Amino acid sequence: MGTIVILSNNGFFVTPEKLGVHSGKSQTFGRFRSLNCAFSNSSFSSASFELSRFRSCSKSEHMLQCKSMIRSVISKKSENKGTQLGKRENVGMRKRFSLRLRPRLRLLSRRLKRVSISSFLNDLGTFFRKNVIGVIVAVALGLCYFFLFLTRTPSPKVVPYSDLVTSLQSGEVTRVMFEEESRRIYYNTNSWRVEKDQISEDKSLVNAEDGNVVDSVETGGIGRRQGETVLNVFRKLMRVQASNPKWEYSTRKIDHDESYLLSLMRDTGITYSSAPRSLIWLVRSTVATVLVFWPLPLFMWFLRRQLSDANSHVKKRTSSDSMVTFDDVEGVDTAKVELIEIVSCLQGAINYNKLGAKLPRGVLLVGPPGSGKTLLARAVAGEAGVPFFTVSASEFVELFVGRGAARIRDLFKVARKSSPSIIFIDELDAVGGKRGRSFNDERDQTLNQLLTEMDGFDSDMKVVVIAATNRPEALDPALCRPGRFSRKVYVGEPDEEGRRKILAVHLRGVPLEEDSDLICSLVASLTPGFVGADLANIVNEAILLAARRGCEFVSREDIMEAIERAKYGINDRALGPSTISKELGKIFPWMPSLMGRNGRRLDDLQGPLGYQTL
Ligand SMILES: Nc1ncnc2c1ncn2[C@@H]1O[C@H](COP(=O)(O)OP(=O)(O)OP(=O)(O)O)[C@@H](O)[C@H]1O
Repeated sequence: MGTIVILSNNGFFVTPEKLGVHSGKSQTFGRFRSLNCAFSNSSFSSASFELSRFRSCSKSEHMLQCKSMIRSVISKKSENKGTQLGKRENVGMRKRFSLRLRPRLRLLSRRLKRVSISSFLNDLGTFFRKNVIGVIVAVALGLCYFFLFLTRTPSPKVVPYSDLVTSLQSGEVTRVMFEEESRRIYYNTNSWRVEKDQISEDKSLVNAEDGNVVDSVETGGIGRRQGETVLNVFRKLMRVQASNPKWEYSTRKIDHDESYLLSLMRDTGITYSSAPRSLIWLVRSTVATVLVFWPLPLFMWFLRRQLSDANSHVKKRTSSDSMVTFDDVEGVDTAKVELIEIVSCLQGAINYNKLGAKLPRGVLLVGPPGSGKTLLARAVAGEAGVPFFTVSASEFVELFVGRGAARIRDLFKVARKSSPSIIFIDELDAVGGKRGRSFNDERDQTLNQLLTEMDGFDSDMKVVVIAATNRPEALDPALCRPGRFSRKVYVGEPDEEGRRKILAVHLRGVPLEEDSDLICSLVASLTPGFVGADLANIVNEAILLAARRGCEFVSREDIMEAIERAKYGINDRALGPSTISKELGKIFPWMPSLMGRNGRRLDDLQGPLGYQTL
């Protein structure tokens, strides 16, 4: 079976079978239009007619007839326009390009439409407002560079003083100028004039070729002539500046030799004069100095800020205004007992000295995140009634070597002065990690300083250091040896009773629809593995949900949804009720009997806990 090949407008070869398949309206239109392009003389309808004939040919397998038809069409076309084929190819190529380009252009225009000028200007304004100083500095620096670029002049050749004397003696010097307030002497020679003349000749030639009338270099004029564009004038300015040094040579004068020089010049009849330094030169040198030294004030400011921060942070944290007491911390009874003992020692309630005991210098609170380590430390501060210095260990991590150590020194100095006092270091692992594991000298120095300070307490100096960490295994062993953080207190996950007590603490002022004890017991039973921070979060979420509903009381549903959110995340609603009901089923085995298979209640009865949404 023969094949008819039709060149479509986008360069694909289409068989009649394909044509048969593509019978959709738009595709048919596309193919017909292609044909119309190929036979531009025939009209759209005639082209479609031709195409239908091709299709019928392929179906009836009268291939020879079809071939002859194509040949006749082509020969007819070639008769009509002999050179049309090449042109058509070009047109096809152009069309192909336009077809590829068109969607891209459309996309671009759509994007451009979305970018409105006003929003762009708004963004720009916001950016400028946010970075005012940066923008001002950038603009100022840019202007400085532009000024230097505009006023640049080629400097004369620097020669030894003896060259000037020799040139004067040989009569080569044409003009001399002494610069006032400096020792510089500028002079020109005969050869300079020749070069200058050549340059001016070259310039006039170049300008004649351009067709522009430009002042000669000789006159030094750079004004705009009639018919000249601003760009040309700018170019001219640049060219003149680049190639027209006013003086050929410069040298430094030797002290007490002026009289000899002057007599020499008078004898040879050379023109000499003196002039002050040009204003441009002064401005240029000032601007250049600014450009070279502008980072210095920035660096000084940065350094000053670092130093002032380092000295002020101890003062900032001296106030013990936190009103947390041991009653606010629940579920961590063992840790509480240990810390209460230390508070009692600090307050003098327990006379540990009588039996020859020493006050522990350091207490390390260890436990998972959110278990209440920081809260315990704050409770110590609230109960002890002594100055309490709290600091996060990451604040000792400094850019400059030695700054962290200095901060530790300052902290302990102030704490010692206000003895009895407590220092609390949160996230101790930030500086207390094992030494020698990295090339970070700064961190090692800070840790060394901490170790030294903890050794440096007198036995009767009542300063206790409490530190908290989630990663005790990462700490340097030297920190944990007796005499430093000798007392390690584990603040773990609370048990069910602990969770109930913690919830009671956080539900203290919350208006509940139901009995608080019942809610606490229910939530405590549903949240194994939760720490204090999780429970605090559940209570807060429940209050937010109630507020969202516009209610004045927190209902059981709010609390249950808050638990769902804490457990499964906010978006995972599909998991919600069934999962919770499964869990409730585990805890209260009689509960599923009151529910259908899919967790929905079969009757309108309330469950024993009155939780209806399950
Ligand atoms: N035992 C607890 N009793 C009452 N509230 C608690 C308890 N534990 C945690 N919370 C609540 O969780 C919040 C965060 O706890 P805290 O900052 O003390 O945890 P942390 O153990 O120091 O965590 P991290 O190790 O991440 O610093 C507290 O402000 C408090 O509201």
